[in-house]
Amino acid sequence: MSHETGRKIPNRRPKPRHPAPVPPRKRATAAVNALGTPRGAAWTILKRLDAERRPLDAVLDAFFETAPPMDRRDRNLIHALVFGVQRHRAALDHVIDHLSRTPLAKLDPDVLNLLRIGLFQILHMDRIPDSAAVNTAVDIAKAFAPPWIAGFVNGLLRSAIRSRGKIPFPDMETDPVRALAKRKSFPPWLIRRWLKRWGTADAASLCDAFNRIPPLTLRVNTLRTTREGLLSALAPEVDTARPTAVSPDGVVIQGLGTTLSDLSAFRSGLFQVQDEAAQLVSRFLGPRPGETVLDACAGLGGKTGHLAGLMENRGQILAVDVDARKLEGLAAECVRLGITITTPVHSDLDADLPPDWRDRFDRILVDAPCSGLGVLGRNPDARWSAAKENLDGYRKRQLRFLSRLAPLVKPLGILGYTVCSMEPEETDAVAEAFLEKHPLFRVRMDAEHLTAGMRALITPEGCLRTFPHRDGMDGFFSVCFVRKM
Ligand SMILES: C[S@@+](CC[C@H](N)C(=O)[O-])C[C@H]1O[C@@H](n2cnc3c(N)ncnc32)[C@H](O)[C@@H]1O
Repeated sequence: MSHETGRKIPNRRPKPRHPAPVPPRKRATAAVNALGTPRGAAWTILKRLDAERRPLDAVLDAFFETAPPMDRRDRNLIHALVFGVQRHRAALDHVIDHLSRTPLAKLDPDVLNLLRIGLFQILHMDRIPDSAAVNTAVDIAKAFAPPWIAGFVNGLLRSAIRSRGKIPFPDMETDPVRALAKRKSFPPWLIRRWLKRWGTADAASLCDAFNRIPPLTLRVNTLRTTREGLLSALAPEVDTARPTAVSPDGVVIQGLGTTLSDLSAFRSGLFQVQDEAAQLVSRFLGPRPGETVLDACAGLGGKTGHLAGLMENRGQILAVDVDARKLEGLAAECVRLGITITTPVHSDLDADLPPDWRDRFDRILVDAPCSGLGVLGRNPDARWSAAKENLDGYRKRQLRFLSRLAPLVKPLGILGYTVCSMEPEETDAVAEAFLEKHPLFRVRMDAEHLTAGMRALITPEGCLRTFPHRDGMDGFFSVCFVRKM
């Protein structure tokens, strides 16, 4: 039994084929210290992720809040390990299952996570020597489990090194769902629906796009500088900074030598972090200076900041969210960015909204809560927590929010709907149902306010759709409804 979980641990011990060459006393100390290393931290975080069922980002934030100070390289390694394991989990499990005499389902979860971390380094991290991946996993095993478990971990990881690239995966021709689910590490239900919608080649390339580490993308704060100004300000502090391909406001950076919030460009409020697809949403809505705008699901204010920039900080933005802590973050962002036209409003869109909001807004943005299935590259853990059964619940709430907000739009005003999802339940189905229920609205088709690059992403039906594998950005859907009179 595992000390931690009481779950069964493998009942057979593969013999370690290559005894560790480190003297016993040194290794005993290493075992005690192992949990305080970046790999030990990664193992603790994965354990918490399983137990707490919260998004990985939230688990990481909570971990680092209470962890002792650590240098950037250690933090980066922890991030690489936990995100990498989530991104490649099914493929790692397939290899572990193949090599272990104990079936995967019967492995203790703590041992399984440790094997995943070790195997991920062996298969995906070129710069880490195999021996370091194995020895550190063995040390962690010694710190929480009986010695024979350390032997099991050692034996399995060493056979993974020997059989690298030789373990068979399900065949693409005969069983494409299982093959893609295991090779690319996605749940079969997602693969099944993507195969049906897009075919094998497109579904496979979507999986590959989601499995690439997404770039760090910033959006210039045009209230403080231009994109060129931001590029110059970043030049001394990052290896490369280049403009985004489609968004006129974006900058992609690589080789950040410090944490983002330590950049002087950050402290001076020259940018917000935002993926390119999310940047297109506010441009698509197209607010103008002097207008009255409702950002109905404002969150931490990623889109609020952009709307204020497009409005040249003139007019009024009410930023609503049900989460008071997010609104505190939004208010702090507005101060950092020099935005003065935003009022945070703590409110529940499912409760009564102020009567004087009726017919009041030139534009409303509904950046609705959704499955997040278009941002699996950034949140690789979400593929494992998402469930097909939840899509209908999202659809109903999205439609409900739109219906409640529709009466607040001025005649000829615009109601913008967006989700970071490409799934039909949350995109076309919501738009169609809204139009059917609200004949006073039609889809806005004009695109004069958009750049040529953005227009290329607008469908003949007037929707903005982005796809990670085709457009190199998150998967978003957006549509703007115009109130007729
Ligand atoms: C997709 S996120 C918004 C992201 C944000 N617009 C941005 O760009 O950073 C959806 C937001 O809807 C909020 N939300 C969920 N249910 C709500 C409700 N009943 N009323 C108001 N806001 C709600 C969530 O707290 C969350 O911040």
